[in-house]
Amino acid sequence: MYKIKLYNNIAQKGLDRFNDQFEVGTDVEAEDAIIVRSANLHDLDYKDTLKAIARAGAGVNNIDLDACTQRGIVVFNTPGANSNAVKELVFAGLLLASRDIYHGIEWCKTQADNDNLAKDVEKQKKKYAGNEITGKTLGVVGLGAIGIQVANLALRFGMQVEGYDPYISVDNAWSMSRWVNHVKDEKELFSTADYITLHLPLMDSTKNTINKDTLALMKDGVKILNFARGGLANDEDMLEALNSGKVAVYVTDFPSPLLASHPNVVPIPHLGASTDESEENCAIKAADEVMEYLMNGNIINSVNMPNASAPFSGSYRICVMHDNKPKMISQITDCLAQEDANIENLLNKSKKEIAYTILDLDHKASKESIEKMKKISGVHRVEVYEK
Ligand SMILES: NC(=O)c1ccc[n+]([C@@H]2O[C@H](COP(=O)([O-])OP(=O)(O)OC[C@H]3O[C@@H](n4cnc5c(N)ncnc54)[C@H](O)[C@@H]3O)[C@@H](O)[C@H]2O)c1
Ligand SMILES: O=C(O)[C@H](O)COP(=O)(O)O
Repeated sequence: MYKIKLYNNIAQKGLDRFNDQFEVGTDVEAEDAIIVRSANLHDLDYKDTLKAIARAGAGVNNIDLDACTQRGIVVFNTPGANSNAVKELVFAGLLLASRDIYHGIEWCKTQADNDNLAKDVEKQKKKYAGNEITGKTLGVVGLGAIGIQVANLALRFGMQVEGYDPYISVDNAWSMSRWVNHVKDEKELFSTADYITLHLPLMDSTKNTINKDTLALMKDGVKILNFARGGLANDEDMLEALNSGKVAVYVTDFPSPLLASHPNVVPIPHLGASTDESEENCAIKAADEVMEYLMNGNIINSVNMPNASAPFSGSYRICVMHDNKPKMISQITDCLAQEDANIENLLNKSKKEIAYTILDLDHKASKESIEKMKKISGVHRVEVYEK
C-alpha cells in the first residue's frame, strides 16, 4: 500500500485517480509522497519513507528544492495546468487597472438608502472614468505557460506587446505570436510599457525585480500587475512609487499588509488558479505524476531531477538515482554481472549534478546485487519494481 499525504485541499477529481493500492489523506503517516498547493514546506519533517512531492500548481518556492535533491526526493509541478485560469484573471486585472471599477463598486455599495441613486450615479461616474487598453503597450516579464497566453491574448485586445524572457523554451517560443516584440533587455521593456505584468518564478535571482531602480526606468503613471509572487516586487519601493504617482495602479494577487489598503492598489487574495477547472487539472496531473513515479519509476515534470520515462518493457525494473559523473553506469551494470538476467532496456538522463538510470530486466535481480548497487559511492537511491 502506497501512502499519500495531502497538504491543502486537493480537488477530488485528482484524488479519484488513486486506486485501492493507495491510502490518501491529510493524516497518513510514513508517507511515500506528498501532494501540496501553496502550503509552506520549508520546515518539513522529511520522513525516511518520503520519495516524492508533487506541487499541484506552478510555483515551487514553497518547497526546499536543494534539501529534497540531497535526500533523493523527486519534486514535481504541473506545468501549464492552471495557466488559462491565471490568464483570464490577468485580463480582469488589466481592466481593473484601466477603469476605476473597483472604487465605483465600493461607492455603489454605500448607496443602498439613496432614493436619488439613478441621478447621483450620473453625477458620480466622472470620478471613476479611466482609459482603454487598446493601443497601449503591455510588457510581459516571463514568457512561460502564463506569460505566452497573456501576450497572445493582449494582441487580440489591440495592445502592442513586448515580452522579456532570457530563458524562453523552444516550445513556448513556438507558441508565441510573431507580433509579440521579444526584447533582449528588460530595461527596454520597463521604459516603454504602459502596463507591466509579471509571470516569472520567485527565486533568489528574481526577488525584488521591481525595485527603486527598475521603477525609475518606467513611464510616469505605469500600471503594474503581479500574478506571479509578492516577493518579485519590493513593497517599500512600490509604496513610494504609488505615493508619488510613478505607479498609477498596482494589481496584486499577493497583497501585503503594507500595501493592501492603499487606494491605488487592487489587492486580490491569491485567486489566480482558484477555478474548478484549474484545481482539477492540477490535481489530476499531480496525482498521475506521483502514481507513475511510485509504481513505475518514471519521472515526468520534475523540477529538481531529470525527467526520465520509458514504457516498462521487462518484468523487473531497477531505478537508480545517482551523481552525474563518469563510470556510474558501468558500476551499476557491473552489479548485475553475476545475474542470469538480460538488460532489455536502459535509459539514463541527467540534470545538473544528478542522474537517473532506468534498467528493465527480463528476470528478477538478487537482493545481493541490489544491496551492492546501493553501496556504490555516488548512488543516492535504488528502487525496484516488478510487474
Ligand atoms: N497567481 C496564481 O495563482 C499563480 C498561478 C500559477 C503560477 N503563478 C506564478 O507564476 C509563475 C509563472 O507561472 P508559469 O506557469 O507561467 O511558469 P513557467 O515555468 O511556464 O514560466 C516561467 C517563465 O519565466 C521565465 N523566467 C525565469 N527567470 C526569468 C527572468 N529572470 N526574467 C524573465 N523571465 C524569466 C522562464 O524562462 C519561464 O519561461 C509561477 O512561477 C508562479 O510563481 C501564480
Ligand atoms: O503557483 C501556482 O500554481 C499558484 O500560485 C497557485 O497556487 P494555489 O495552488 O495555492 O492556488
